[in-house]
Amino acid sequence: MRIAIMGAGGVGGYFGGRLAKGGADVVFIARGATLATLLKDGLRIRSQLGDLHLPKVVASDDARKLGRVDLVLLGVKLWDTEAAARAVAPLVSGETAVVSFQNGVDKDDILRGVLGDDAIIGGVSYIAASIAEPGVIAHTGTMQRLVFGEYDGRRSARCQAFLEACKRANIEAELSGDIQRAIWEKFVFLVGLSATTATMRATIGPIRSNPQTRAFLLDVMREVVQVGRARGVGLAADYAESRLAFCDTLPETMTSSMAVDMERGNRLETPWLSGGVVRLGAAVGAATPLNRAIADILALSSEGRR
Ligand SMILES: NC(=O)C1=CN([C@@H]2O[C@H](COP(=O)(O)OP(=O)(O)OC[C@H]3O[C@@H](n4cnc5c(N)ncnc54)[C@H](OP(=O)(O)O)[C@@H]3O)[C@@H](O)[C@H]2O)C=CC1
Ligand SMILES: CC(C)(CO)C(=O)C(=O)O
Repeated sequence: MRIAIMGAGGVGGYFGGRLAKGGADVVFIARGATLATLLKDGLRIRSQLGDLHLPKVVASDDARKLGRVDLVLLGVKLWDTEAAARAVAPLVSGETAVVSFQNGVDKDDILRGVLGDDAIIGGVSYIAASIAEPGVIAHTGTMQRLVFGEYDGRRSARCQAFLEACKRANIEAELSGDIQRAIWEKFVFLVGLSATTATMRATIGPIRSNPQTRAFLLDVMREVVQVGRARGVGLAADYAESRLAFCDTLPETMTSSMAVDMERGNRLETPWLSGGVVRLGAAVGAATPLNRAIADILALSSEGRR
């Protein structure tokens, strides 16, 4: 399977590297220092599951130079989604699939607007990974899971081919018959974890142990569930409670990619996470005061310090 990775950062670099090691023909669309390093030194992953160095990788900042691919995997931050979609458009024709493993629930609407309905497969990723330096990905912990599927629930040939490529790469992967719900399920947990870790400057351990911050985490997630249900997503009424129980199983030191970005002075995805909950809630008349407070508190940091 020939796979193009758009964005060789935490998500794209990690899964792209593993897929290549597993035998897929992987090419990277990268830019700046990342592109220069990929071309000179290749891609490195540091991980408890085993370090990886791919000394030679195919990479370019111009998708037109990469030829035909079966699947495009998108791993850019949410503010780059539309530009990334335009940049990969030359790769997309016929049966080519495009799957975004970004967070958020409206990324695929943006992709559809540029690339059309047929190309888009829904996707969601569970991993903690970040750019240690350009071309070097640091994977924290051992979680590395992908869930994906056609929006109409079909077990299409292209989804099955990608599932096989993931299996050969030892990536935990699942083909979902209800990908929209799977994306919202991750969103509930992610919004809660990002909101609390970024505003409280703490990891999940202390947040879940303190009764006051624990209740806050639960109420933030409850708002997301209410918005999703009001929009017709099949989330159980007590889904936030089950995500809180899931939070109890996480390592004490677990944090969110948004909290890592906050620490590094990077731009934040808040406008699409808690900010997205407020926007989507307003459209269906669901009250989201906690997520509004989170988005307001983080507004001054949202553009980053640099
Ligand atoms: N990191 C994680 O653990 C997880 C992240 N996610 C989600 O995945 C998405 C990606 O996050 P993450 O991997 O952390 O992001 P990173 O910032 O680590 O990586 C994104 C990469 O994409 C590159 N990029 C952006 N636009 C282009 C472009 N037009 N051409 C070439 N390269 C481009 C960036 O380059 P540059 O540096 O030059 O901007 C950067 O190298 C986010 O939505 C995030 O919420 C989901 C699960 C876990
Ligand atoms: C919570 C986590 C690490 C799970 O994948 C994540 O998606 C993020 O922080 O962006």
